[in-house]
Amino acid sequence: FDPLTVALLVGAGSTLAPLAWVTWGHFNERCDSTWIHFNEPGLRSDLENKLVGQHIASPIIFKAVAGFMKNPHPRKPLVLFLQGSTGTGKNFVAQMIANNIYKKGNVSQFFHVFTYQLDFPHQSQIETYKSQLQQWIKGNVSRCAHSIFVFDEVDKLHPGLFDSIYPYLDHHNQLQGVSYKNAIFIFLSNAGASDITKIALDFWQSGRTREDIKLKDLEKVISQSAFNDKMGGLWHSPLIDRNLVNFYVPFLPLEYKHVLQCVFAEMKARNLSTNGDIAKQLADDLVFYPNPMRVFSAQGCKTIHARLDFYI
Ligand SMILES: Nc1ncnc2c1ncn2[C@@H]1O[C@H](COP(=O)(O)OP(=O)(O)OP(=O)(O)O)[C@@H](O)[C@H]1O
Repeated sequence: FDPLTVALLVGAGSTLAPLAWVTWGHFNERCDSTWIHFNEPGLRSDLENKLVGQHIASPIIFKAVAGFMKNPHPRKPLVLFLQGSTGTGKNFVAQMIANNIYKKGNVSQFFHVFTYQLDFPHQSQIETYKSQLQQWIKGNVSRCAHSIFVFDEVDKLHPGLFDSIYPYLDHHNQLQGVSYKNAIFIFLSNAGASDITKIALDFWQSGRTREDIKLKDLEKVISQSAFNDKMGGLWHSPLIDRNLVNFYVPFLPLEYKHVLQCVFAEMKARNLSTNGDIAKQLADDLVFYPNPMRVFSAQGCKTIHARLDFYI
């Protein structure tokens, strides 16, 4: 190279070096405190300000996750079982947890979400799925102890799918050289939704406020419904039988006022001015049940993101 070319290359190199370093760091997320750091106030604030209508779930999730993350020597992985009807915030909360643990939030390579449609679609392949799941979890926890695994719609999964991973959820110091104690497992389920709704409706019909519903009013139905759901992935499951779940978290069905709050939140997220008429119109067009009272939104807040486009 002639001296001018060398000078240009050196100059370009020193200008681009910091950028290259940032980019390298971005794509090479590591399992260390630069990338994994629990943001306790952040989780509290997200649960209090972004999650609507879940006065029971919100404090349980906060205490469970904060207690676990602040404990330097947990005795077992944290296992959360979130139950409730569609669109009430179960996935939303799982993402909030990831957003307040990983610098890269819910796109972190240490945050794993499994859905039955994508990951376990064929009942006939159950034995293959079982061993793949076991290997996947073992491999990922070996790479990063602070991994999070979310299983969506476990009520639709094959009973027996989780047989291969139960030991990971228990109190073991190590299994084949791997410790699972710092991992978080989150199971999401619609099983039990009708029981939760029934209790919420009883409160509504007897004139008590929603906030009067306490965890103890729901505790019995939520653990039993998954266990007794013959079609579901946790039917007579050791997960429940052997008390591997740390916290059962009920999600209440959402009412009209919560749907409005979700619409406003969506408007804000899109930098739109919050328009009450549009929010009301959108909410009015949703399906509410049971007839004729129309108390709870059949889709919760799930379809609002997509529907808002038609109203603005
Ligand atoms: N309680 C809530 N508070 C605020 N927003 C909510 C709430 N529930 C749902 N949403 C909104 O609706 C979207 C879809 O909800 P989410 O995926 O969490 O529902 P889900 O309970 O996991 O449903 P499903 O059982 O069908 O998987 C969320 O991303 C969020 O924008």
